[in-house]
Amino acid sequence: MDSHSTVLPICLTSLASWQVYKKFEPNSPTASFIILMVVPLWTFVYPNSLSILNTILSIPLYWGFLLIFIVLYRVSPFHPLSKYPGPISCKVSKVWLAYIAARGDMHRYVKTLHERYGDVVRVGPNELSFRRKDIIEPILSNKELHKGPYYDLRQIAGRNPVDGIKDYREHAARRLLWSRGTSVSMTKVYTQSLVVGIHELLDELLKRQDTTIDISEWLSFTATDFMGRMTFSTSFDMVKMGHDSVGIIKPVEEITYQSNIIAQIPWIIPYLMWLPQGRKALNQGPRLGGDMVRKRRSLGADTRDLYYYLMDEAGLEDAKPRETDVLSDGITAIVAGSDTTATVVTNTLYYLLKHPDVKTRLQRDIRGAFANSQEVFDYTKSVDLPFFDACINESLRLLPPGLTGFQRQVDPSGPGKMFGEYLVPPGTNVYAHLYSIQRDPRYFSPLPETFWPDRWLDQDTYTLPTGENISKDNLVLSRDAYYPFSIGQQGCAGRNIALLKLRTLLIAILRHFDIRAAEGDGLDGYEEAIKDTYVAQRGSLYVQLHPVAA
Ligand code: HEM
Repeated sequence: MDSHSTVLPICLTSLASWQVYKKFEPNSPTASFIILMVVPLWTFVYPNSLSILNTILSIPLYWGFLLIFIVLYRVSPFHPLSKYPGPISCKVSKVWLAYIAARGDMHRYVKTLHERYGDVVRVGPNELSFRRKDIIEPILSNKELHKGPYYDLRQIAGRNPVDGIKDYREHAARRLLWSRGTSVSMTKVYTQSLVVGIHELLDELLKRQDTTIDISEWLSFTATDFMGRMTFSTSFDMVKMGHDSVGIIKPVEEITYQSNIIAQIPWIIPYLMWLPQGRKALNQGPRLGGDMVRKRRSLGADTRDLYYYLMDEAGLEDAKPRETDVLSDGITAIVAGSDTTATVVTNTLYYLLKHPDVKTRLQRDIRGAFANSQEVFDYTKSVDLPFFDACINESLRLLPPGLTGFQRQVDPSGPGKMFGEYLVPPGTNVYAHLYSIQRDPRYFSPLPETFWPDRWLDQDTYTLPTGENISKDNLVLSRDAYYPFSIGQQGCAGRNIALLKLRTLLIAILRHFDIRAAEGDGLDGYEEAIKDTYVAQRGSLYVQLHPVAA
């Protein structure tokens, strides 16, 4: 091969292709095939006509040059995000974050990056993470910022769940249906099915008193049963049967884990769809959802559940919602509403077991408030329990289910956007890093990393867990840096329901049982074992429950 006559045209071809790639960032398999395979073949007709062998060899050379141009540009001072600090591995490719996602510790990794590089870090070639409370709202509550490419995975194969909709108007129309189905008045309706589920749980726990059980697992069963009842008026009977009777909990965990990796590099999605495993994973949700919708339809149009509102059975809208959209949203409700709540309740129990003084105080409060009541739960009463709410807030502060936060994208065709003093170029993906912000000593102090619920109480002096007293002036509590349900129009659609569920479950367990960690429970490793898979995935929490007189 004449090296001069071959290498130069290949290098120039790569340079031209890289320019096209940089400007248009084509993702489709056809465009990628043309750029990666067809373009280098032009050297066939190059005047010095290469031999077939040389042409074949020239293809990897072309790819090599292309890769070098891409990498050099991303780390060069010419890149629009060059002034933002970050590790070189993040600047070069999102494949690195996909690897971090596979490890399951994205929340801790990004927090460490913020500690090293400051309030803004370049976490991907085209992505910034912020650790500033004044930047939460501009990112999450801003109509100009749509959901970023992280959410592309939710809208494949005709699926269109509310949490994948990027267009603000379309999203607002869908959220209206959700708002009707999750309003405070509907919360009261759902309380009835929740109480049924709580009775079932208490019965089963009573049967297993003083034996070691994985409370984390029982909470998953209860939360999932409830979401089935609330969404489709169908119970999966997981609590009664003592196992995952429909086989959804593990598969959903696996899909969420895999999706969180894939969502870092969404260009890979079309290729995965060629694989039988990819298509199988994609069909699992609709299959289960389809079964539930069929069952639900047989109950008629008058049953008041979430489906009733998502389907607009009352006929309040001009056009009937598409059934595929309702199916997508129904699956979202089960997925978004089950494990999130079970995780918060399990985490809170974990913190109480780690802090027995807090547990004793909380149990005293709860048992006192319900001393004369035979009811499992009286929703209105819980508002009079400020220390209880403080414990929930503190648990959600330290371990919110959505640990990393929620990607948004600066309009690619706009002029860019100011976040605080930072000018962020068009097309950049941005995060307000929840796990870092909610543990930042500037916003929660003293003891930002410690479970200390008292910080949420309004009083003149505070006693720290160390026994030291501090005055109100020495306490920092930034409620505007606390956003476990996210904020704005795309924040949690099920917040009312979530609070109802987790309050009810905690009250029921703490009122009726003394809870203690089982021997060799692994309490110490619990927090470290939590995986960030967009939502937190927790492990087991082994406990023993001893019933107390009502
Ligand atoms: C403690 C429990 C929960 C927490 C901490 C929580 C938190 C969140 C957060 C942070 C988001 C925004 C995610 C994003 O922007 O990517 C969200 C969205 C959502 N949540 Fe929850 N959630 C909880 C329980 C629930 C429940 C019980 C339901 C169902 C009734 C639910 C339904 C939804 C839906 C449908 C969305 C998507 C909203 C949209 O995109 O418009 N969540 N949740």
